Amino acid sequence: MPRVTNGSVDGIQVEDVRIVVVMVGLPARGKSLIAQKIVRYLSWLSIYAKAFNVGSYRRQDNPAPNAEFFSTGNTQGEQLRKAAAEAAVADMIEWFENEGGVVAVLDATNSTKERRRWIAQKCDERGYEAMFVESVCDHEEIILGNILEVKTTSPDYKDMDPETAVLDFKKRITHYEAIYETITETDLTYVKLINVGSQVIINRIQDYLQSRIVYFLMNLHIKPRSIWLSRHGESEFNLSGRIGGDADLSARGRAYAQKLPELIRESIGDRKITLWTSTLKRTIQTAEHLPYPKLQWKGLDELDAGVCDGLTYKEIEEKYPEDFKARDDDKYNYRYRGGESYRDVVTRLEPIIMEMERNENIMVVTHQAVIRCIYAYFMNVPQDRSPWMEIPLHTVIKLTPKAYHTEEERFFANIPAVSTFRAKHTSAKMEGEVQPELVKTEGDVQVENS
Ligand SMILES: O=P(O)(O)OC[C@H]1O[C@@](CO)(OP(=O)(O)O)[C@@H](O)[C@@H]1O
Repeated sequence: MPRVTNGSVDGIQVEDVRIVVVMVGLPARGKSLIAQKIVRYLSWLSIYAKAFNVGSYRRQDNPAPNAEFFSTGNTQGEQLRKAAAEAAVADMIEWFENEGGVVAVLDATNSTKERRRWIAQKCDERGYEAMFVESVCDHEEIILGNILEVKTTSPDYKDMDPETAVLDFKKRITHYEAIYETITETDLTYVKLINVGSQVIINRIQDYLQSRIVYFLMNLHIKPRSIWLSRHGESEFNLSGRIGGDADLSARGRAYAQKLPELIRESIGDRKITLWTSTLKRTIQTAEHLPYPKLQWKGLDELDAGVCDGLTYKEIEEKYPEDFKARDDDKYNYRYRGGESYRDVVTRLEPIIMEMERNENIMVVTHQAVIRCIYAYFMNVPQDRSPWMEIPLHTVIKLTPKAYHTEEERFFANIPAVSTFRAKHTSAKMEGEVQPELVKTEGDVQVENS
């Protein structure tokens, strides 16, 4: 788990700040989804964040109550729900105090002023900043979509037949509607998200980290979409095992560029798509035959290898043995002399990730290290693993964000290419000059779920 706590994290000032993001909203308004997205985004930026879902505390004693448990007349139900909230808050405090937590997300309906006042007081007592995030949604279609999602994913309904589950859940919503109070407490810090992506109301945002969370929330939308990621085709530098540079594509790299439109045609269909490349020749040449509007981003350029740019791994190991080892020991944080680390790449990718959240269908043609960072964001890959992931050449990765996971498909062009992957602690010297072997790519589409 990424854990940079207090201090300055890549330009994000989190000194001594502890924030409790308190979700507010009726059931089926996407609160848990928003909570998870906040945690994933902050973790990717190395800000230690965790969601506390009150429902899972309640389930410890009441695994599958029916809708009546949530009715206002049910005092025992009310007490048990309050006890679950208290247990979640107690764990959250423990996490802040003993584990160095920075942002907690309290995921529950928190639907009354009284409950919110109680949470605000708890936070005040300990010097935590409470930031309420209310999800208001009146789009019947979206609510129904969420109800269906809950019915299939919530442990509350795991043994119930689907139709009964939907009816019960709708009844539960009615009970909450009877007591629900939208946020009007102007002394609180809050963000009101109305029909995710269409209107945002903010009140009393206090500091930089809070404003980053607000900015992230403002860019979210829940329209269905996919993201296609591809490395550039094999380059002349890839062939000779050299890193960095601005080389042209090899003959096989050009063949990949030729084949790319056909490889993704069916998967894209008639969707409107924008294509992003880096400013380096190998990505621009790879995108050449794709018939979509194109945008070049400097921020998508490959990790800058500084003084090692243009060298092979073997040459780096010979010239800079300590650096070579240091990079293997902590690849995420190692910064090339005069160049960048993976952590630096994540920082410069942040505005690009924001744009990805804001946009719909996008294809990105970029580089090995950059794809690892983007992939890590969508698939929640921890920092010790992300720089070591294999991202082969001549392969398109399609990511489709779903409510609680991201679906992944891979399309293989079936055009051989060198492998640029070097495993941890393998000496480039021992292997002789890096002689990337040919990787055989498969013709089939492989589908995986996260
Ligand atoms: O972090 P490592 O595993 O070295 O991977 C990054 C390297 O990948 C390479 C290829 O070896 O990227 P690219 O996709 O741009 O060709 C190098 O240019 C770059 O330094």
